[in-house]
Amino acid sequence: MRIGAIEAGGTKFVCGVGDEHGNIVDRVSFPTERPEPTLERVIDYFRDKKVEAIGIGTFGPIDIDPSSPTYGHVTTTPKPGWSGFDFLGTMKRAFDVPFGWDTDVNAAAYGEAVWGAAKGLDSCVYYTFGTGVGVGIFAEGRLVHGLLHPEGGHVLTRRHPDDTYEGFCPYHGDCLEGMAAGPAIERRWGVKGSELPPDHPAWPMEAFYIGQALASTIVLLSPKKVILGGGVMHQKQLFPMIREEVKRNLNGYVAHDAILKGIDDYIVPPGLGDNAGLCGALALGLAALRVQS
Ligand SMILES: Nc1ncnc2c1ncn2[C@@H]1O[C@H](COP(=O)(O)OP(=O)(O)OP(=O)(O)O)[C@@H](O)[C@H]1O
Ligand SMILES: [Zn+2]
Repeated sequence: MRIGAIEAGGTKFVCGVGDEHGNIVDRVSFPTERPEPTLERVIDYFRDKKVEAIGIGTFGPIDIDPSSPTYGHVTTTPKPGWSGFDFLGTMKRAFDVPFGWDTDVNAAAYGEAVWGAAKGLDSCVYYTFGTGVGVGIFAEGRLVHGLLHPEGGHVLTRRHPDDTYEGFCPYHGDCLEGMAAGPAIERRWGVKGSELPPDHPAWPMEAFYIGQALASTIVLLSPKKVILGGGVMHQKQLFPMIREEVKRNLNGYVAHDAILKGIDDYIVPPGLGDNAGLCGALALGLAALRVQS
């Protein structure tokens, strides 16, 4: 079986072909430009690939309501040319196959539930801490949508008592994204996160923000696994700090062994590693094919 997968990011696009077991057999990647030239490269890539379906996990916000006249469009992004662009429609006009369509983080959550760290579970939450903060939610065996789609990067946070940084979110200032995405670290400390040593005070402060967001997510959604990905999470020393912050915030209230005894196996990096996004898109494509047939 050959399924197409598109991981559409704000900085780069990754396209690939995979099978029903989650194996990626071919992939390309190129920078995200304006929508028309970018999609031209995507369409060129898939032209001779003979895929039976295509899954798209994309940056957003996007319209995922099938009854909406703008279903399949990118909605309000500041990225030049993309606001209002009919992403899914452009792809459908080029390929007569079933399409899966969801946010990049919902796709990653789904991929992790099918093949990764949450394999076999009927719920998980996937966070990415990168240029922004995104949250994908898989609950009771399906991806969560709603009015639009979850935007858990913008939950409000309690400030760290020693933090004077104002936050960079243009809408909320010091929401989670404003305080904990990669650019917040860089602006707060004056250097990129990748250049800060593992014992720098940036990391306990980062864990403070991530830990409180996760504690809120755990009481709200009760996910069976919490998966943390994105560039910032390449700092592996964050994981134990975040787990401690979660325990401190919950303070014994969620009395489940997953948290009390097994938190190292509960808050984890993506099982699919840096393939989480592309495998997620692959899983969406596969699901679209199954719905149709
Ligand atoms: N090793 C690292 N340590 C700390 N921060 C890092 C590291 N690698 C990347 N980052 C930060 O992560 C951000 C980039 O995130 P990522 O690599 O996930 O790419 P992205 O796809 O552009 O992000 P997004 O998913 O939000 O669109 C930058 O702000 C960068 O400084
Ligand atoms: Zn915000």
